[in-house]
Amino acid sequence: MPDLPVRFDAVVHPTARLSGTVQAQPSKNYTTRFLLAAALAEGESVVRGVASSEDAEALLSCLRAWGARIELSGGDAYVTGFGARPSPDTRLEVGNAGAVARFLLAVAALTSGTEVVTDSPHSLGQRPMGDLLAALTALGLTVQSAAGGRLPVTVSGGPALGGPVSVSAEQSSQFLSGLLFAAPLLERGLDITVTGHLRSEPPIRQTLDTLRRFGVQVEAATDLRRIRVPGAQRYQAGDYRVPGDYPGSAALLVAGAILPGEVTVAGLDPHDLQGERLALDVLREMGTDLRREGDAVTVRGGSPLHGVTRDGDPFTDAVQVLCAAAAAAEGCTTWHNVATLRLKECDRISDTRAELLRLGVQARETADSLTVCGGAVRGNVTVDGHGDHRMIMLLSLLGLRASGPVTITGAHHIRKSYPEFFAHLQALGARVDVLARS
Ligand SMILES: O=C(O)C1=C[C@@H](OP(=O)(O)O)[C@@H](O)[C@H](O)C1
Ligand SMILES: C=C(OP(=O)(O)O)C(=O)O
Repeated sequence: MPDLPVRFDAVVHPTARLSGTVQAQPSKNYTTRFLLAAALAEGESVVRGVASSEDAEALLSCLRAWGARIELSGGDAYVTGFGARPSPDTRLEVGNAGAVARFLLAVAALTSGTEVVTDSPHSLGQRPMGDLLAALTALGLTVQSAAGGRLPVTVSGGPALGGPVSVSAEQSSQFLSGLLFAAPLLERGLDITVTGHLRSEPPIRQTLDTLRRFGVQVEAATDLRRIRVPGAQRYQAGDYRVPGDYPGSAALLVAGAILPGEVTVAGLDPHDLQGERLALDVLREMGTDLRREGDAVTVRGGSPLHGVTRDGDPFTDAVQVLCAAAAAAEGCTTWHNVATLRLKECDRISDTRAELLRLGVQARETADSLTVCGGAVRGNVTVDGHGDHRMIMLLSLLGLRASGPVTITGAHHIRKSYPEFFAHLQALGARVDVLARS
């Protein structure tokens, strides 16, 4: 796909069939984790196959601002870390990246005078930070924030000594993950008690996996309610490879499931901890002909799909694209326990329902669930991408099956996690036009 305009709408045309093989893009969540851990190590690490997305670029810029030396070459990042001492009095511009914002706010406990700002006041600027700020305050840090504990936030008074601390994982697992990244480099470490309804468990396990791969000792209770990290440890510099991304790949596999043809996504580790690996089980349960050979997953489209009822929290970043499979299925699908979807780049329950209704797809919501029923998708419609990369993926998939072209506004926000998404869809046979916008 030729170079895309800075800002654009996308017009997705109805498509008869899709076929081909695409290499999974690098995992967003592991790119975030491995780059941060490498920066917290002293010495030089190589992080191979990092994502090249807006969130990754925001993190690289922040880590460099804190004193890491990072060279990118051939898709790999050569990182000389700042260890336990990020530079003081530093402004970190996190873009619209939620995990980056939360992780760096917590790591700011290692230094003093860190200001975290966003360029997306209507998206990341609306997302909660309060539970993390409460934990940082309890650790003796001075925290100043915008109204309601939102960005911009300044953290001063570090380095914190560490010790016992509680944090809620009710609104986001990222607060806990952030504290875990800081913990080993605090003199007394952290003895964390997790409060509230624990959500997004898989990313927490990805964080624990990352710490252990970087040689950090962690003792976590089976239910993750209590996690102890001894202090005065070091992250081990080394050679690390980012695995394939399941949330973005789920979009391509859903595309393959809802149209005739055969779509293969390669580079998906069958033992990966990413929760969105479960999207493959959900597609199978809906009736998809889905097979795996090693790290390649193949979907043969066209078989009739039926609705399912599932707890969507374990695969939170695939719920939206799975709504496109639900819209192609017989009967209705309900995702339960997905209240945190309201706290992401947009309100992924109400805004998703609104766009589905605009496309003639039946959808209902409760405080913590979303129901989508199968049926025809109305074309020749313009829908709102809500500045949300995963909403844009969903709307694109619905456009593939619509009765006419579907125009998605603000489609350039796809770059947050998956700049190649439209190119990958086209490589599989979809027709996508790009309308430059000022
Ligand atoms: O830890 C992470 O990398 C993430 C955790 C999840 O967020 P929540 O924990 O807020 O659900 C997920 O939605 C996000 O894309 C990335
Ligand atoms: C919510 C997401 O990311 P983040 O929380 O990092 O903004 C996402 O990737 O869907």
